[in-house]
Amino acid sequence: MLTIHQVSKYYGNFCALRDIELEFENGVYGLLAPNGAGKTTLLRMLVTLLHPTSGEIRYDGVDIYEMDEQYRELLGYLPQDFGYYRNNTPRQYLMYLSALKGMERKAAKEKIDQLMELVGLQEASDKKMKKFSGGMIQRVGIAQAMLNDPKILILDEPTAGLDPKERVRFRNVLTDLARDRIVLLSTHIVSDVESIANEIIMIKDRQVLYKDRIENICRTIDGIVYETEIDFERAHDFRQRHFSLSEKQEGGKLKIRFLSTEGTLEGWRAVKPGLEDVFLHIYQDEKVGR
Ligand SMILES: Nc1ncnc2c1ncn2[C@@H]1O[C@H](COP(=O)(O)OP(=O)(O)OP(=O)(O)O)[C@@H](O)[C@H]1O
Repeated sequence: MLTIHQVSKYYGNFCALRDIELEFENGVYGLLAPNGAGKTTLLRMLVTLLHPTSGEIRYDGVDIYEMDEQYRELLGYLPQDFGYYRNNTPRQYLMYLSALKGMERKAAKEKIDQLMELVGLQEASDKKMKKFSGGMIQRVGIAQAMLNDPKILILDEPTAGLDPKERVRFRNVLTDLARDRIVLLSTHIVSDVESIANEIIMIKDRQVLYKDRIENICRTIDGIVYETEIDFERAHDFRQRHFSLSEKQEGGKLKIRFLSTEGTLEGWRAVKPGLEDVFLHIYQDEKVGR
């Protein structure tokens, strides 16, 4: 088990994260917050690239900085921008990395074959990466993070730049991997974690606001999410009074999904909150990068 206890991180006087308490067991965890909330900072501490200003991070009870190399052997990391050589094929690139990691050549070859299959790149494994789509590159990124068969897989905004089909493919790969390891991915896109994460972690005001299953997080705003149809002329006033979550035109009217704590008015339907609603509710005062 990976535990974060009382961890704070300051950049000079600026507090990026405060008193973080988290525990991770095998499964997929989605770290969901707007840009700038501190996701990368948290992940970089978990991969030992940054040191907490205070507090401790332990793996099975042992401080990860004391474990040092032994801990890094358990880690797979996909940073926001991972460096690769455009003229390399995935196989060349992974062979190179496996040599850096000190893997034996034959074992590395076998592992790379397995990984290419896992991420669905068998046919492209000998093609130059400069021809690859964003999704294919991300899959190479996962493969490189999996080279050492990590017990902890950390992915920073891994779905950026993927098209819808690639997202589905990506989710399936992660669900498979999470059966026997901790998978932690950060994102500011709700739909990327909604269907795969066992638990969602939300950071607000530098602290952990939620770490819970999606249904429990959604329950926190039960009874304040509504839908109704209004005339377009009323839209401006309506938005002044109620926080609009989503809107679409339907049959000459505006169908609006919104938050209200005023009780149900005529023509309003209370609806079941989704994770997107919670996200918008929590970060409604912040500039949300979506
Ligand atoms: N090296 C640094 N020095 C000073 N401030 C920093 C440094 N790195 C990050 N910050 C600040 O700390 C806060 C959290 O940054 P962080 O990159 O962790 O956020 P994030 O949630 O990962 O956002 P993004 O997805 O945009 O990277 C931001 O306000 C950022 O400006």
